[in-house]
Amino acid sequence: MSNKRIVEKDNNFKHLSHLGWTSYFQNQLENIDNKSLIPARVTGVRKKYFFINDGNEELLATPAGKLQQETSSTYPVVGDWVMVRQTAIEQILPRKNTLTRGAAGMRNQKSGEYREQTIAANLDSVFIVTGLDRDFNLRRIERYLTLVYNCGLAPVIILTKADLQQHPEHFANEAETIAFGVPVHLVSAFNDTGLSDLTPYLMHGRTCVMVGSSGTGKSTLINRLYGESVQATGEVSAHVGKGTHTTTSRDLIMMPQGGMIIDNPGIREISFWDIDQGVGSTFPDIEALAAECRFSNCTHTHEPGCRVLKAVQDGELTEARLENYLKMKRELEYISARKNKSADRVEKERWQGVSKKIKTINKKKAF
Ligand SMILES: Nc1nc2c(ncn2[C@@H]2O[C@H](COP(=O)(O)OP(=O)(O)OP(=O)(O)O)[C@@H](O)[C@H]2O)c(=O)[nH]1
Ligand SMILES: [Zn+2]
Repeated sequence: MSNKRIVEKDNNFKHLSHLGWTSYFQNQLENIDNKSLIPARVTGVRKKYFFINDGNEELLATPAGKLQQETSSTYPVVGDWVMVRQTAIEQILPRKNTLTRGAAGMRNQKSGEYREQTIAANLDSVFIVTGLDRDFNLRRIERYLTLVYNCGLAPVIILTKADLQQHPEHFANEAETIAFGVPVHLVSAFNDTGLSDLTPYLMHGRTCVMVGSSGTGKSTLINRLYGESVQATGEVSAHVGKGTHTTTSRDLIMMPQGGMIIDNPGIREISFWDIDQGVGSTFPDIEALAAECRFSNCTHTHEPGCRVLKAVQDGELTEARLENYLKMKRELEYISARKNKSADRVEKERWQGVSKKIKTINKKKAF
């Protein structure tokens, strides 16, 4: 047995465990033909290059030509595990999960399809960050929950800027009414309320990503959890006279707690892409009521014997929550139909291609 083989056999990359390397990724290595490539985690994405961490150091890397930039499924995102040769990224290891949303306004010119935007990959939790200033809105939190559940991920509701409210618990209680088991944490980066409650999500090898509107205090919270400034914040840049800073890039930050956190630019429009059990998981109360409706295909908008509408009448369920539920259900049905349509088109084009080939073959045969 050559030396090289012994090295490969013993190479289980344990030194990457603090970066989130698990047996899931280790097992993927069997399918990598080129045994000289080594795994590294993408810690930062810029226009033309990436930051990667190979367990020893952070390096600048460039993508190999074969990685296609057109879709997020073929191009690295922050949190990805990639196979590299020195500083060239050759391959993306299959992702355990991704946080993906519909890329609003990003129509694919050629086919008119809507596209997806993958925010980050290989995540353990998603912090839905809401500031207890003007940002607090239960309906928006429900939308984020649906997005996160649709991606098969674990949401955590974080209410920041608790210091701005005399009775911040009031907001936490309100959030609890729509949380259905999702943890709700009340924090302040200014007086350190609740910061230690977030430690469990940031332990050795764990990765979480922050989502929320711009200015909710995501970067400030990361800095407080980190213990010093690692992310530029609205306030910091105001001091240096450059106006309000908003986060524009996605970086995976190694935290002193042992895990990692991904900052994310503020999201203006929460559009969906993945369609899974998002609505059902976000609204278990409505789904349970719906099961008691007289008609199994009840739309819960006007039908006699609708248990959901009765709950609204009786004050068990707010109209605003029901409206949000119905709206998201409609949206997801629309997206699903649109996806099926474009899948049909792809299939049709494939068959057109095949029949063209057959015609050419037949022509050739005719000679
Ligand atoms: N009162 C109070 N203000 C806060 C707190 N956290 C952040 N802020 C302020 O909120 C503003 C926005 O904070 P950022 O951390 O830059 O917000 P962000 O969510 O990272 O914003 P984007 O990068 O645009 O997505 C700044 O002026 C912060 O000083 C807090 O706990 N309490
Ligand atoms: Zn009904």
